Amino acid sequence: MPQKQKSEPQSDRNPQSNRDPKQSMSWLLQYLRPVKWRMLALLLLLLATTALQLLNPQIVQRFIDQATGSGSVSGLLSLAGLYLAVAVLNQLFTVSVDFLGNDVAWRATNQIRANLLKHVLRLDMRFHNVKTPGEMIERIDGDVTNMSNFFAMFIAKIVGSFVLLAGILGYMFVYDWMIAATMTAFTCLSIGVMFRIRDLGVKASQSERQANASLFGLIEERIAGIEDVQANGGVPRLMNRYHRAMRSVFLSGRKAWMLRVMPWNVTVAMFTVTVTIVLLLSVRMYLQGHITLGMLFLFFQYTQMLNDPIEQLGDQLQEFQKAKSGMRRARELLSLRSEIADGDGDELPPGPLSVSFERVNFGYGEDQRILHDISFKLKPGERLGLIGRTGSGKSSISRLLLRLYNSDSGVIRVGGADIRSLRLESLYRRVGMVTQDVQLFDGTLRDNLTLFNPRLSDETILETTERLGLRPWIEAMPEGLDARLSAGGASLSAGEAQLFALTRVFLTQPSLVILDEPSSRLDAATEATLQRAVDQLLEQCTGIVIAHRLATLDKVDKIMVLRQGRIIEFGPRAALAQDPSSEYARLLRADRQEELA
Ligand SMILES: Nc1ncnc2c1ncn2[C@@H]1O[C@H](COP(=O)(O)OP(=O)(O)OP(=O)(O)O)[C@@H](O)[C@H]1O
Repeated sequence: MPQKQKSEPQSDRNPQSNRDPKQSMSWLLQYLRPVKWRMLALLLLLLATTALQLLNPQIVQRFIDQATGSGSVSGLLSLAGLYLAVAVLNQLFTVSVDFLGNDVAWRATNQIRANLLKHVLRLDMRFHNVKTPGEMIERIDGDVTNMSNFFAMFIAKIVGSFVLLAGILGYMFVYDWMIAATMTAFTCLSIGVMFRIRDLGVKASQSERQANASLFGLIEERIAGIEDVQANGGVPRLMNRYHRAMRSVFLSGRKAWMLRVMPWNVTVAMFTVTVTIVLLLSVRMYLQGHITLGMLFLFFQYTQMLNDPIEQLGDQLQEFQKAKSGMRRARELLSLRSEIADGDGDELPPGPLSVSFERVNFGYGEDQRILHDISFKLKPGERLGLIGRTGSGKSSISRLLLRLYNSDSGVIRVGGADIRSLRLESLYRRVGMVTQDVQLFDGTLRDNLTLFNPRLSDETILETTERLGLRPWIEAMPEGLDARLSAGGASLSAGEAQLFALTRVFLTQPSLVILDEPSSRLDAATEATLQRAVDQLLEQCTGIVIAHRLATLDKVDKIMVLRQGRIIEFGPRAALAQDPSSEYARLLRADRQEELA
């Protein structure tokens, strides 16, 4: 009975973990811990600026009282000097707070970005098949950027705001309990309102982030496929889809913004009422002679200053909402588990590796089976030619062999070991693949050939390219191996790209190599060069060559013919070629007729 290995849908994996506040806290703390001393310094600096903020109105109060009373000019000048010194110091502290805040934010969020990228790179192909690169960029960078302000300032500003509020209210209580009570009532009410409706915007912010991610996905997809889009006159239709995606960003963004600013609007209304009451009470006290003009100014100034920390709390709540939605999405991504679980086996025999498929079944989705009951064996060093019509499942076999997907049932062995028991790194170190699409990375020719492996010397690279006939091409470039290539592959012709990919695999000295349509894009001369290189490579290792053109398979030992995901023929090439009733012989005849025609 075949056993099912597919796990549950990705989005349902671990759904509870994101909602547990304790886990959220510990998740957050792991990123804050490395920057804790910097955060402490940030907090101390903020407390210092808060103290200076409280001090300045008192200097002005004394200045007014001395100016309206019998103060000396020298006394007034020293108060003005003190005011200036405090203002300059305050500015210096503010700049330092900004610097340190950004420093903390980058350090903490870069670690999250790195963790997300590492995690996403390990997720299986079923996940990547349904995600566009643009969406992934938005999730790895955009969502995390939303958290950066939170990391930079949240704790420090919240504490700073409360200290400033306590300072103002404490001072006021010493002078007049009625004014102090009015201010306290306003403060408590404002904070209460904000806390009650603080979560209002989280869901909407999350939808806004999702709409943004989809928009970026769409843009990336269009740019990546620009040739096809232009050649097929698809620009107007694509613009239409783009406008629809933009509309969704606009609508969700507007809703999220309105919900986020609502707490702030409520406090502004309450603040206006409070300022009016405090002014009325202070003016009455001044007229009755209980306080000086300077004190009236001080009360008014402190009331004005109440708004800053409350506004600050509101801003930080907004940042918190944005950060919370970013955090939820980041944790959601991190909680996804790859279907491809790493094994712990390292042991593979030296030299070329044997391959065996034992009753393997596979489908990309739950409902459609692509490969049916595939069983075959290759001895170490044997070469297999895999043929079959388009869509018969040839590439799917190679994807299973590389563990880009898990089979639904059956066992695949490489070098005698079940590939599920092997560490992925050990598997990839020994198995190489040349696909139809060659991916180039932004870097030098050397980086691209060695895949950024500094241990491969230039001599090894040049010796390998010599064998492949690529050396004249490299030498024709003014910078040789230092020539820069651009990502995507635009800087190489299709044929060059395939020779290039073969060199790349050559350099890894694989023990098993899969060549997926190696000569599909080459002219006759280049194909001959490539064929020689392929023969050389296959001398050192076991090989599976997927080909539409039978001429490519002249040197293979065995042939497998696939039809609709089933093996309809498997055996030694020479024997099958000589057996007129075999499918391979029939295909050879058809091939020859085509050539003659
Ligand atoms: N990522 C995927 N998701 C869903 N279905 C897929 C995916 N890749 C391939 N298929 C389907 O699996 C079947 C086999 O595809 P596969 O690429 O293995 O065929 P192939 O024989 O290599 O074809 P070709 O000769 O055109 O490269 C096809 O019907 C294809 O539509």
